[in-house]
Amino acid sequence: MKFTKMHGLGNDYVYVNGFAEPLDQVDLPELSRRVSDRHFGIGGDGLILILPSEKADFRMRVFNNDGSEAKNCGNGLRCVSKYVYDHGLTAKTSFTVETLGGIVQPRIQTGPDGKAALITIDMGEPRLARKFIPMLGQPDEQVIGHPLKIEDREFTFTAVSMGNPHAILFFDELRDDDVVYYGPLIENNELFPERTNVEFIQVQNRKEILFRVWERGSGVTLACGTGACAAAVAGVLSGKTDRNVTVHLLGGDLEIEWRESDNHVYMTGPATEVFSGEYLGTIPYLQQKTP
Ligand SMILES: N[C@@H](CCC[C@H](N)C(=O)O)C(=O)O
Repeated sequence: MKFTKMHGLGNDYVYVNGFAEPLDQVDLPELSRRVSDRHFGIGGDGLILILPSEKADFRMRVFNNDGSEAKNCGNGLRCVSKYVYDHGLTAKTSFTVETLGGIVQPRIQTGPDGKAALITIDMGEPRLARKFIPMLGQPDEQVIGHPLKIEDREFTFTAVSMGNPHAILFFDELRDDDVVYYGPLIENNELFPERTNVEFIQVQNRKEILFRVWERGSGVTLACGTGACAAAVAGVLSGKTDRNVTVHLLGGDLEIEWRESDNHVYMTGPATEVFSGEYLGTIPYLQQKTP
């Protein structure tokens, strides 16, 4: 199986071109676990498939490194956009991509070499009601500054869906130990029936925030695009930041705008192709049903 290793600000995935590789009978959750392994596989935060779509120009499927399938991935969308443009799957600099969380619209700015350099994704509208996160409780209620007690600590969080769930917590000062300890406890808290991504945010000023993440199904990653969008939305909802913010992630910066005129969130940042190769490990196939 041919693959391409790409990252968006260090959030790295193994990308497989489903236009060329037959994936119908493949056990994709198991394949993701195998290829993501940083010692026995290729290494990555998960597996992303670039596929044909009946509803859009392309379709993206995202698997975390624990094998769970996610409904969206912001860094993945920028990498998929770069892949389809640089590899000649499209000549358009603006197109549509279907995800399980909805259809989004990337726009590519090319560099001096003619390749995709900076990509802006129209991520659509954030979804704020509990039923969209999903989160237990009154289905139509928004969750802004909600108390959450975990063991000895009292937190408050804001819940935002960017197609996938995010719980955003604001701190005076970020501590990596908190991300590693409280991240998995909040990810698996009973409030979130489908688990959640967890963002740890420090506001620097109204236009800049520091960002750490514990990703559902992948743990600590260097960046999370949907998480950066969700954090920007949470910053506005809680009155802490403006609608345009620079998000400083461990792997670099993203520019996020939550536009008032259309209520859409726009994410701008780079995408990087690192190497291509052929996976020689065993491909896990689905069990054939016996008649
Ligand atoms: N890294 C991604 C998000 C990947 C999926 C997430 N872990 C989930 O399960 O929802 C991003 O850049 O948005």
